[in-house]
Amino acid sequence: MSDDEPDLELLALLRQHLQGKLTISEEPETGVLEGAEYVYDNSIDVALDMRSCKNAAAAIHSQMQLKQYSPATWSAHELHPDTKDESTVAFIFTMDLLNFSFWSDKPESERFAISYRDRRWTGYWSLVAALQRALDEGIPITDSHFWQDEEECTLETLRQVFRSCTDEEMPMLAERLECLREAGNVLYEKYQCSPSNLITAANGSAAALVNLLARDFRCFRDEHRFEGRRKPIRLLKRAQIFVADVWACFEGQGYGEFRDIDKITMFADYRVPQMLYGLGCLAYSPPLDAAVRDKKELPAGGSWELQLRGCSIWCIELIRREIKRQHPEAEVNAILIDFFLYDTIKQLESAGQESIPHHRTRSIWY
Ligand SMILES: Nc1nc2c(c(CN[C@H]3C=C[C@H](O)[C@@H]3O)cn2[C@@H]2O[C@H](COP(=O)(O)O)[C@@H](O)[C@H]2O)c(=O)[nH]1
Repeated sequence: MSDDEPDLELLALLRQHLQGKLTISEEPETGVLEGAEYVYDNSIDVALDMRSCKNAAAAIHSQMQLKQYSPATWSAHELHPDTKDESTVAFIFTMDLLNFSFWSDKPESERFAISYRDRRWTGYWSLVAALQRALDEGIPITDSHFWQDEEECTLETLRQVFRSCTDEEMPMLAERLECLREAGNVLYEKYQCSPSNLITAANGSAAALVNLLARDFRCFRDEHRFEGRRKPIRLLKRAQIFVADVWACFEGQGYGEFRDIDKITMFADYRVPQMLYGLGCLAYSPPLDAAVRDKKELPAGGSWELQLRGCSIWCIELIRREIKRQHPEAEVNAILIDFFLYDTIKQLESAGQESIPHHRTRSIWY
C-alpha cells in the first residue's frame, strides 16, 4: 500500500470508536506480539509444530517447577549484581545497551573470552564479567557522563574494558561505543543523566518503558520491514530484556514493579530459537536448515532472520498459553519461560548436546 492510500485498518478502528463500540484503552501496547503473529502467519521457511509445542509446554513447566524458576533466579547468577539500588539500574541499563552479538566461529579455545574471578567467560557472560571487572578497576563504565566524554570514553577504552584472554577481540566494539555515546546524549538531554528516570517516566508500565526506549533511543529501535508490510515489525529485544532484567533483579518491587509485566514477550535472540528447534517446536525449510547447519551468515533484516525471530516470539506465546491451559495456577510468563530456555540451551551447549547450531547474524539488535 502506498503512503497516500487510506489506512483501512485505522479507519475501521476509528469507525468502531465513533460508534462507541471500542474503548481505546489508555494502557499502552508494544505491538510486538501482533507483529510476531503476522510474521508467523506469513512465514514459509520457519514453521511451528503444534504437537511439539504442547509437549514442550508440559516439559518446560515441570522443569521450571523442579528448579523453582522465579524472578529470584536472576540474582542467583554469580556475575549479576546483588545490590538493589539505583546503581543496579545503571548496571543493567549499560548491560542491555551492549547485550548483543557475542558469537564467534573460532574454536572454543580461541574465541573472544574475558578472564575474571579466575574463570574464563564467553558469550553474554563475557559482557557481564567485563563490566564487573571494569568497575573493580575503577573505570566508571556504567556512568552515562563517562559515555559522553569523548576524551575518556574512546574505542581504546572499550578495547581495555573488553580485553580478551584470547587473540580475538569482542565483536562490534565500534558499534558498542556508538550505543553508549548515543545513550549518554539522550539521557543528558531528556532524563537528567539517570537511567532510573526512564523507569520513573514509564509510570509503572512495562509496555510504556519499552515504547519510550524505542522512541528515544535509536539503538533500542529493533524494528524491521517484513515482506512489504507497511507497518514495521517491532521485535524490540534489548528494550524488552532491559525491562525484564530490572523486573527480575528487583523481584517485581521498587524499580522492578510493573503492573503489566506479562505484556513483555520472549527476547528474539540467537539462542532461544536454537533451543526451540531442539524441542521440535520450530522447523526450518531445507534451504534455511542447510544454511544454519553450515553456519552461513544470515543477512540482518532479511526474511529468513525475521522469520526465525518472529516465529520464536509467537512460539513462546503459544507455549505460555498451553502452560496456563494445563496449569491455570502457574505463575509463569514469557520472560521466565525465555530465561529458562536460554539457561537450558547454555547447559546443553557446554555439554556439546545442541541439535543444531544457532543462526549467525551480525547486528546490534541481539
Ligand atoms: N532470549 C534470551 N536471550 C538472551 C538471554 C541472555 C541472558 N539472560 C540472563 C538473565 C536471566 C537469564 O536466566 C539469563 O541467565 C542473553 N541473551 C542473548 O543471547 C545471546 C547470547 O548468547 P551466548 O553468546 O550464547 O551467551 C545474545 O543475543 C544475548 O542478547 C536470555 O535470558 N534470553
